[in-house]
Parts: sequence; structure tokens; C-alpha cells
Amino acid sequence: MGSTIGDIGEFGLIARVTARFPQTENVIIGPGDDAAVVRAADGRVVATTDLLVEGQHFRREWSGGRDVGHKAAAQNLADVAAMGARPTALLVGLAAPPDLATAWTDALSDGLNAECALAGAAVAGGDVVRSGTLTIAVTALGDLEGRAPVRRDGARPGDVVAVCGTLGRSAAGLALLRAGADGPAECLAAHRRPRPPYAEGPRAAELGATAMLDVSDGLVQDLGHVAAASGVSVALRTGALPADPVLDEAVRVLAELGAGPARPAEYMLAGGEDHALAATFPAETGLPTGWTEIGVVTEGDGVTVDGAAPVRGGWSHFG
Ligand SMILES: Nc1ncnc2c1ncn2[C@@H]1O[C@H](COP(=O)(O)OP(=O)(O)OP(=O)(O)O)[C@@H](O)[C@H]1O
Ligand SMILES: Cc1ncc(C[n+]2csc(CCOP(=O)(O)O)c2C)c(N)n1
Ligand SMILES: [Mg+2]
Ligand SMILES: [Mg+2]
Ligand SMILES: [Mg+2]
Repeated sequence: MGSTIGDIGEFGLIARVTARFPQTENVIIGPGDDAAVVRAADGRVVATTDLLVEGQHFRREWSGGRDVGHKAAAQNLADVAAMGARPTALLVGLAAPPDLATAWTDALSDGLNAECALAGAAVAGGDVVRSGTLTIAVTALGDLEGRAPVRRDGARPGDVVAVCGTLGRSAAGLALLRAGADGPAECLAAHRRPRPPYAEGPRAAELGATAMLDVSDGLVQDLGHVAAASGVSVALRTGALPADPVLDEAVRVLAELGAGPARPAEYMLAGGEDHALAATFPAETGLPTGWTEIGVVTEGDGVTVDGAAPVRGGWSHFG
């Protein structure tokens, strides 16, 4: 039998957790004092927070500690990137039952580290408390490095709407896990460890993106926030969505199991948690390489798909 966090206690757990986090040049003072001190070349700090709650965002039978670490970091680092900023540091709150294995928290820390490394960030501090519900609450900080933040309210009629990153794979992965399927592996991996294109956030900002966000709840729903904040309409074309043979295969597997929507586009339009970046660019700017044009900004309100109001929505926690 391995040890549990109840065996080693709060300060044992803090020592164990913090020993796993590397120091980076962004973090001037890391874990061990009352607060961290994080470098921001810019004088402004981008800050964002998102929680992962067992049962709501992950299940321990479907995701290991390392997966949850990757996902907790990714969903926050993606929000920093979506402002056009470079992630610098994470603060990690862990609420956990005392019988949680230390092997699980070690794996969580390793997953946090590995995902942070992909974005150039590091864990700079956090908190641990006892709780019946396993919860990971992450705050991410970022540096705009002199750039203007890319908000949700800057889309203008005539702009091009584009995405970078996968769409629908995470939702398909979750549906596959629910249906007891063991592949396509890329979809299961997308649910367990989303791969946001971090570097594309600052790049899109430099290239003049007028609005940007990461797709957490579903493309249509999230672009609805851009439309509302900007006072415009977003017109999407399903034919322009990036082709994804892996998603096509997942939908075939799900259809055989009698599970899930029939068309890949439905996963791409309504599936959350891929943390792709969606942005609007002035038509004359052109798109950065690696981005796919999926629609245009027009006068009006709301999001349309192929000229009509979409039927299926995205994720909402409270119905
Ligand atoms: N409890 C809260 N107190 C203050 N602000 C909040 C609270 N919850 C959300 N917000 C703010 O509301 C805005 C929208 O939050 P939301 O969580 O939907 O965005 P997101 O983090 O990009 O998406 P997601 O959580 O789906 O990844 C953000 O600016 C967020 O900081
Ligand atoms: C076990 C389990 N059940 C359901 C889901 C699906 N899910 C949960 S939250 C969310 C949207 C983003 O959340 P937030 O807005 O909190 O960032 C989605 C698509 C999951 N991942 N795991
Ligand atoms: Mg949030
Ligand atoms: Mg977001
Ligand atoms: Mg959400």
C-alpha cells in the first residue's frame, strides 16, 4: 500500500508538492513565503482562474493524476494566451480527501509541470485543504510584453473569424469514454490533456487580432460572447471547419455504439474543452499560418451557422 496525503499531513503534502516544481526566470520568489513574486516585463499582469472539480470536469477512473495536472494547467494557460499574453506562473489550490494517494498528487504535480513547460510557465505557489470533493483551483498569470490585450469586444463587421487548434476532439473523447470505447486514442487524449496552441495567442495579438478567446464551452457558445461584447454577428460556415479524419473516425465509432451526434460538425460547433483559440482579424491583415478561416463578422447579433441560428448549444454548468 502506498502512502496517502492523510499519512503525511498538510505540511508534509506542501513540502512534497512544492519539491516537484522547478524554478524559472519568471518566478523571482516561488513557493515557501507568504506570496510569490513573479516577473512581468510589462508592469501589467494578466490573471485568470479556473477550477476542475471531480465528477464535473474529470473522473479518476478515466483520467490519472498526471492527466488532471495537464488539464488544470492547460485550461488556465489557454486563457492567458487568449488575451495575447505569455503565461508566466500558476498558483494551484488543491482540495482533497485524506485518503488520496501521494502517488496521485505526485502525478498531478508532474502533469502541472509538464503542461507549464509547454507554455514557458511554472508553478509559483498554491494551497492545500481537506475536502470531500477533489478540486484543483488554478490561477494563471501572464505577461503582455508590451502588447495590447486582445479582448472579446473588438470584432468589427468585415473581420474574418479564424481558429487554431483542434475542435470537437475533447467532446468526442468524453463521449467515447462514456460509451466504454477505447479509441480513437487522439480523442481520449484530447479529453484528458487538451493541447492549446499557446504561442498562437501572442502571435495573433502581434498580427492584429481584434478579438480572441479560447474555446472552453463550445465554439458557437464562446463566439456568442465575442458577438455580444463586440455588438456584431458572427457568421460561421460548417464547410469551412478544419477537416479532422480523427474526429470523423470517432463519430463512426460512436455511431456504431449508438452514442452521440451523427455529424462531426456538431462536435466542432458545440464541443468544449479543446481550448483551441478563436479570433477575429481585419480582412486586409490576412491570417497567421496554422489558422483556418471559419466565417466572417457581420452587422447584427448572435452567431449563425450556414445562415441559420444553431440548434445545439455548448456547455453550461447551471443549466
Ligand atoms: N465568481 C466570479 N467572480 C468574478 N468574476 C468571475 C467569476 N466567475 C467568472 N468570472 C468572470 O467572468 C468572465 C467569464 O468567465 P468564464 O469562466 O465563462 O470564462 P473562461 O474562464 O474563459 O471560460 P471557462 O471557465 O469556460 O474556461 C471572466 O472574465 C471571469 O473572470
Ligand atoms: C466527468 C466529466 N463530465 C463532463 C465533462 C464535460 N465538461 C465539463 S465542464 C465543461 C466545459 C468547460 O468547463 P468550465 O467552464 O468549468 O471550464 C465540459 C465540456 C467533463 N469534462 N468530465
Ligand atoms: Mg472560467
Ligand atoms: Mg476562456
Ligand atoms: Mg465554461
